[in-house]
Amino acid sequence: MRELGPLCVGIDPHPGLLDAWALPATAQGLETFALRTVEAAAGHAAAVKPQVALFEAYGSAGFAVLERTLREAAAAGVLSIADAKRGDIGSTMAAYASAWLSDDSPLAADAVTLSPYLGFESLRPALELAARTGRGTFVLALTSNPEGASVQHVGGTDSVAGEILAAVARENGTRPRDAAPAASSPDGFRAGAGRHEANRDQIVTSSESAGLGSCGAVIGATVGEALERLEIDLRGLNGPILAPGYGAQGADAAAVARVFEHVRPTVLANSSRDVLSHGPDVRSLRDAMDRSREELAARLSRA
Ligand SMILES: O=C(O)c1cc(=O)[nH]c(=O)n1[C@@H]1O[C@H](COP(=O)(O)O)[C@@H](O)[C@H]1O
Repeated sequence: MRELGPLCVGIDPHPGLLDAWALPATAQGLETFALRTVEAAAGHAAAVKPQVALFEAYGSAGFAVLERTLREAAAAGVLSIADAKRGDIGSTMAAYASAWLSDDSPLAADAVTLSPYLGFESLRPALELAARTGRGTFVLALTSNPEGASVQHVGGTDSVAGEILAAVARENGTRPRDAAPAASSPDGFRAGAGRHEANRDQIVTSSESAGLGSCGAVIGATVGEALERLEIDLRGLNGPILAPGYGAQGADAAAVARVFEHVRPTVLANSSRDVLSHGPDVRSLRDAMDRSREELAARLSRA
């Protein structure tokens, strides 16, 4: 993000987009689409985010294309975020973690999106493996879809989403001002943690000067005033924020800057359909990425 700015390009090979690119809705069409997007993104976006379901829809052939896409992104020096939105009970979560975050997996990505709605601690195997292999996680907190509110906003100023974000902050070494000193291991953190261990008004960051932690949060750029209404203060998060909703879902760069007013430099905005609609020409794709990236950078570079 420091080198290439705040844009993540989603690789979302919707059948309609394949058609617009004059590609068949086959594994071959999928491969051309994904690799061309990686080629365009290299040096023009901080990360690409392949949407796993749109590959999975082609079965094993789709997964083979996804494996190749992740390999090519790594070879081109583009960070990859596998948008798999995984979350499961602990024992099987370990297998998901291994698929997306272990060094020897053919599907290894630099980071993976996770759903904490089976309980944040159910994600522990993935958080631990990411830490061991130097990768990252992005935990869904306030999603960009309107239906998310019916679960995530529950509790009001003591909301479910606020609890998830407090847990993410703890992963990144942020602790409440009046809690016992944080142990260095995540387990130690948990042991001292009451349900409301991270009073969101009072979190302090123990490693601000050391850069962002590896546990990110997903917060849609379309959440509007929700952060304010739920009294969620993102300043103690100390991790990157993946913000989908920019572009096709209606949020422009000004809206992204408004929603993330106090943490703008930590935001990585995702655009999928909006950028991809400029394909199949690589140069047009790149121009669209550059425009989005510059527009976002102008609004997000300062807190
Ligand atoms: O985790 C995600 O990436 C995600 C979370 C969320 O809250 N909202 C959201 O739109 N996304 C993903 O971000 C992408 C948005 O695509 P566009 O609306 O085409 O830019 C899709 O791949 C979604 O699955």
